[in-house]
Amino acid sequence: MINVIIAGAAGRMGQRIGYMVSQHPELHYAAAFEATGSSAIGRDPGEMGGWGSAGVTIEEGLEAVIDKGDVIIDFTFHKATMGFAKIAAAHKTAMVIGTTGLSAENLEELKQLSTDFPCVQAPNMAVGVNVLFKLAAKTASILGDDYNIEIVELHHNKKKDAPSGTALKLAEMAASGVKRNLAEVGVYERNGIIGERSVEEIGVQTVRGGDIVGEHTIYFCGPGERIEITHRAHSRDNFAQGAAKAAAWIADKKPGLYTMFDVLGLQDL
Ligand SMILES: NC(=O)c1ccc[n+]([C@@H]2O[C@H](COP(=O)([O-])OP(=O)(O)OC[C@H]3O[C@@H](n4cnc5c(N)ncnc54)[C@H](O)[C@@H]3O)[C@@H](O)[C@H]2O)c1
Ligand SMILES: O=C(O)C1=N[C@H](C(=O)O)CCC1
Repeated sequence: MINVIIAGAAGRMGQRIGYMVSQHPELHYAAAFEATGSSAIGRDPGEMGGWGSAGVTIEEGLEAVIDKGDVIIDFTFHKATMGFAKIAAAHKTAMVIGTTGLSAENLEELKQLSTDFPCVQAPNMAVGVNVLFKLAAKTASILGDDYNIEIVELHHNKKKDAPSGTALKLAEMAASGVKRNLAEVGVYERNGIIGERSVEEIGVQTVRGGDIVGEHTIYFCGPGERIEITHRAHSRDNFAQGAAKAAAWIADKKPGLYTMFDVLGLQDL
């Protein structure tokens, strides 16, 4: 069995990942931890999540549990994630990172650290979203400059980062399809007398409200018609299943930085 450590085990994602790990035939829920001072420390994450006993109690910090597992699954907060990656690299423990809000500098540092440990990093671990990423690149490359690309994402009112990591990746995939650099053409805000839209820009807009789990639409708006492709998450379980799948996949891989395209075999599509 592959021993899994769950970071942020009391969080919205941490709780559902715990359940999916407990149900996975190759995975064992070996340890859980939370941030210093969390009221969840000492509690059983399964009982907290309402699915029975996980057989572990939530401990304080990664250092307390690092020797108990083969893979760390991290869905926490970007600042914490980078600290965990350094510890995982030093211990050569595999990692699955679903946390979003990582900066370009964070991703570059992760790439360098991953020469010492195997790591899957992806802003969205649902199968459907990873297919959407591929569709975005392909559709953009077919339609070209006649069709304006816009993305709208909707999430719950507790989400801390904007735009979502998924929306940014979707924009990056669409930009690659039309051979543009997202850093040059991404537009994240419009207000006032902004003038006509340029052909090149790729708009990314954010909606936050209520308990929306996650919704992403990419628009290709052309002359006389438009295509809209939408992914709607009905619950957090598809993300959590993807994280469990990634943990089982990464356990025996060589050091390096991988994505869900590698896990799901979508790399060459
Ligand atoms: N990749 C995906 O498929 C995917 C899907 C959903 C959410 N996410 C991302 O996962 C992250 C978490 O989302 P959430 O809704 O579960 O948030 P959340 O706030 O409910 O949970 C985060 C948990 O991490 C814990 N945490 C924070 N700092 C910590 C530290 N230093 N040590 C240990 N634990 C710490 C918090 O206490 C909390 O319990 C976000 O970045 C979100 O965007 C990714
Ligand atoms: O609930 C969240 O937070 C989510 N975050 C990810 C993102 O930023 O793309 C994935 C969807 C849910």
